[in-house]
Amino acid sequence: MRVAIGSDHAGVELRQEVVNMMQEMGIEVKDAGCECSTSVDYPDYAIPVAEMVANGEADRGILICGTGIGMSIAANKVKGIRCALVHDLFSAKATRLHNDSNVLAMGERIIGPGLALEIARVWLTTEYEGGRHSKRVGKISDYEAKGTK
Ligand SMILES: O=C(CO)[C@H](O)[C@H](O)[C@H](O)COP(=O)(O)O
Repeated sequence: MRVAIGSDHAGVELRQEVVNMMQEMGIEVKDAGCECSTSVDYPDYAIPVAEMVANGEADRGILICGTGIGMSIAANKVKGIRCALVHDLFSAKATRLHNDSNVLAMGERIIGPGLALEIARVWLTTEYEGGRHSKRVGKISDYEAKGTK
């Protein structure tokens, strides 16, 4: 699996821990930064990572900022992206099983690294269930395909 990852300045430390864990899991990591000790803007990292997933350069994406909210809002603007903001293990599993989420967002200012790493691990290793969920995910894709005015 190839996973693109990005963070703003508020997510740098957790990003590094997630990168280390993914490398230990044998995952190919595409790290989009930031390389920052100063303040940066989360859309500058969310959109490139989401685009890498949308265009097939990466199979999944992980985005980290202070809350994960800004990252998830920005990533979900990219066509084909289903970004889930997750801070608990139940949702980490459910969003893969039910939503086929292809980007995970987390907030370094919300949860500690122990839980965050476990969330990432569960999210990375849970397969989409399909079945009844395909119709629902399909309705989102259909709406997106129509374009917005
Ligand atoms: O976008 C966010 C909130 O939705 C992120 O948490 C950012 O990391 C946060 O806004 C950055 O805040 P800062 O005060 O500029 O460090």
